[in-house]
Amino acid sequence: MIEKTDLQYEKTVLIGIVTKNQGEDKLEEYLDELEFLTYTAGGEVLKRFTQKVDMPNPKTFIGSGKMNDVKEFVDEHEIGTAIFDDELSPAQQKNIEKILKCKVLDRTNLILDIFAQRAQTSYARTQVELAQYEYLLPRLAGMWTHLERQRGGIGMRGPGETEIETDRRIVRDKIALLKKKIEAIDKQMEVQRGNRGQLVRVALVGYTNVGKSTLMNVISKSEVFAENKLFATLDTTVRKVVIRNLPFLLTDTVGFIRKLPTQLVESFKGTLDEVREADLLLHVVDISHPNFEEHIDSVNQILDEIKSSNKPTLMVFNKIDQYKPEVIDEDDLVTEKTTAHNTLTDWKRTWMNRMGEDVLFISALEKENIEDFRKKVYEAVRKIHITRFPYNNFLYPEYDTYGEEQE
Ligand SMILES: Nc1nc2c(ncn2[C@@H]2O[C@H](COP(=O)(O)OP(=O)(O)OP(=O)(O)O)[C@@H](O)[C@H]2O)c(=O)[nH]1
Repeated sequence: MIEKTDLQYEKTVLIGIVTKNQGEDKLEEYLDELEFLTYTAGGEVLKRFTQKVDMPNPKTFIGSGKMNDVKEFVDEHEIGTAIFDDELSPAQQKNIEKILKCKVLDRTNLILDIFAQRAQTSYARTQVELAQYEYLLPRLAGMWTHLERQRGGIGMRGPGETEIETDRRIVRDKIALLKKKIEAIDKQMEVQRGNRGQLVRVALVGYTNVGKSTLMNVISKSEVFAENKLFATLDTTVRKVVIRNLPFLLTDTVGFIRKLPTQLVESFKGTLDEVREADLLLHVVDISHPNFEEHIDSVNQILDEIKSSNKPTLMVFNKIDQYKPEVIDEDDLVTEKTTAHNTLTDWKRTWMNRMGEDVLFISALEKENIEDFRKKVYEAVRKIHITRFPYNNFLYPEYDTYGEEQE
């Protein structure tokens, strides 16, 4: 296992850029998320640095003036880690490290680190390890390899290159080995999935921290780990759930995030198979988050990547207990530019226009509208069941609709 970046109690600064055509308030929101990621990894953010640029500096990502400001702060406050909100090239990372003389991480690095901390099972650990090595491979030449350190960092040519090549080969071999290990586990899991019989499969999907595990607990009355940190769930949990007399399988999956490192999507393919093979998706959204629409887009993008975007889907807007209507600017009121989505009813109308009845507004924590939720899930599962077994729907004869249960 690659050594984890230990951010515990480490003082950290965040650095983000915004290009001319992006809004600066968006950047603050992105950095809020990066700060939450840093907190999840165990770091404490002392300051954020932002810069508006035409394009990132190819050598140091941010301009030299801003870099000086960062350097000054890093020295003065003995900062251990500088975290960039975007992926840095191996050369940029090395150059910045030389200037700041502290650990320099990018967003991918940080997410990989959190995944490494959170992986519970040997399968999850293997998947993260693979992603870490794939991230490491193109960066080897830019890193302080053991030989380079021995030679005090002088010279990268001649024998140094050979050494790096050896390191590369070791990493490549390791990657091949991990891939084999994962393939073997994937095969086992495929068999297990096949053995689960013909029950309808439902998967909870959504951005990280939206409340998927909490909802899983509410609906299946099981105890799935839920925590106000990102990526509490890395391993897939599958539970058999029975609503009324209708059994189905419910899966809680790893949370998605904006710019999820491609290495992770790649190595978590097996885990994401649960989503790919699901008959119904419950796309959970945290409606109290200011960026929730963007989160929906990120999730849809990943669903697209894993060819799962055309499945029957219920949109479940969670955390309605925390939803705060947007404050309307009085000037906007005068010019009638008021936002069309100020209340939950507005949002409901918009989403029902887009998706018909497949939209729900709930609070998993406060158990608001949970009965509605169960009813919608019941009806959606029943519909799939009937389509799948057209001659066998006598299995659940007593329910034409959810409301007609007979005791
Ligand atoms: N206010 C409020 N908080 C909620 C609600 N549902 C979940 N939470 C909280 O949101 C946090 C994240 O919940 P989880 O269930 O772990 O979220 P998740 O989507 O499984 O998270 P990942 O594992 O990161 O993907 C926890 O602190 C929950 O208590 C809700 O309806 N209202």
